[in-house]
Amino acid sequence: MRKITRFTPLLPKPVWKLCSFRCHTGSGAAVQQYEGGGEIQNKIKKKCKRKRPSCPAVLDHFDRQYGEELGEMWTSARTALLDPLSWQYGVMLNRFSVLTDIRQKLQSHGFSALLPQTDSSASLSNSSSTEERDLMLKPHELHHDLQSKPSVQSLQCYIHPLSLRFPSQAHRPGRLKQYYLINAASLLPVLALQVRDEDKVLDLCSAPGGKAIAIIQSATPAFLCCNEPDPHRREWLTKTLESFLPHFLSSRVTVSGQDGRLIGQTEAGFYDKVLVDAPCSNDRSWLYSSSIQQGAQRLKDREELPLIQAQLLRSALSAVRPGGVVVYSTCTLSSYENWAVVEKILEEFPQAEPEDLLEEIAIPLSNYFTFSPPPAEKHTHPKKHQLTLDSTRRRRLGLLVVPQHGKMWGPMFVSRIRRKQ
Ligand SMILES: C[S@@+](CC[C@H](N)C(=O)[O-])C[C@H]1O[C@@H](n2cnc3c(N)ncnc32)[C@H](O)[C@@H]1O
Repeated sequence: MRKITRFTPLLPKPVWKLCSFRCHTGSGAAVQQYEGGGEIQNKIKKKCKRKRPSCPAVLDHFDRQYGEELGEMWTSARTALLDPLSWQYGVMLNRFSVLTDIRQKLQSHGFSALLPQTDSSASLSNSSSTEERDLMLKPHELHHDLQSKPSVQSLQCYIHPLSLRFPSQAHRPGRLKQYYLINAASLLPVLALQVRDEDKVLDLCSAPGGKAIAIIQSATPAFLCCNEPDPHRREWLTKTLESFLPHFLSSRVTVSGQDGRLIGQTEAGFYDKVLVDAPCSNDRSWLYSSSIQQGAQRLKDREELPLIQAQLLRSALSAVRPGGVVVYSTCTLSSYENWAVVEKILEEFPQAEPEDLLEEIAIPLSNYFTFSPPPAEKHTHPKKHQLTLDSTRRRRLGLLVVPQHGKMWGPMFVSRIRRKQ
């Protein structure tokens, strides 16, 4: 088993302090009970009226930047992001728990599966008896089940057309949680990663762990390293993993606390797949910065982010083996943190090649997500990062999910880069 590395601060200013995060995954908005049909909507509306107002400085900054980059699409994205009902959560099921009752409740309240369901993923839960419903499956039974179906693609997420929210599940000692609440767009980087059984996987920026949970739902890697340098967030990550993973997987999943920018040197060429879900300007939460001072500080810190993101992506490309894959993702609309970062790194790595996700992800999922066309030509970043590529090539560099009325998921940028053999 791989050694878990302890975190040691290696840089004068820890980069995770540069930005505060309120990730798409898990926490945040008011929790609503799913019983009670129309009453739920009323409760949600009442809660939403009490939500705090947006931060004018951040909104003004976004208006200027995104107005230029996204044009008309920003007008509708802005409306969506400012609508408290746009805080939607998908329900990602935990294949290691008994799911029959949850599936039935979700379906009876109008939730439906986001991803095509395989017979085998349904059978893991449908085979259970009534008595079993509240019990956790025993680890050896699960192990047997997974071993007999090595290629199960069991990542399952239920979504609702309205802003209906399932309650988050409290910790139950001795039992695994049945589901994780997640912005459905957060699943796209994991789908793009195409994790297969027995892959060696690195989740470079892992806390609070939503995508790590999604990875382990998709396949059974030989090894998944979840890396997070911030001690508090790492603790949160560890708890999340404990709540969702059965014991028999504990030898395959480790938590480490390294500065992700250095892993490319210390573990060069070790991994088959690396996810870089980079620290970024989290547009959704930044819009609701708690004070003008906080908003202003975030906008100042924002200028440093493309540099850190490029360092992380560079490190990931060194950590992946020839033929392996790196997925880079953010939850911001900013082209400087998205296309520009990927473009810059590709210039440095002639052995890396971007892969077009249009047919694999954008077209099949276009009923649920709005993907933006690439931004217009030549914007100059305050720190002189320039975007120079034409729009066709830029589309090849990544997909951007833009929240829109009726398709509120995102923002999320996803890019897949393969290291040539
Ligand atoms: C967008 S969040 C990751 C969300 C997570 N992937 C999920 O799905 O739950 C980015 C994370 O990167 C971490 N981070 C910041 N600087 C880092 C660095 N130098 N190396 C690795 N991770 C870093 C932050 O502390 C933060 O937890």
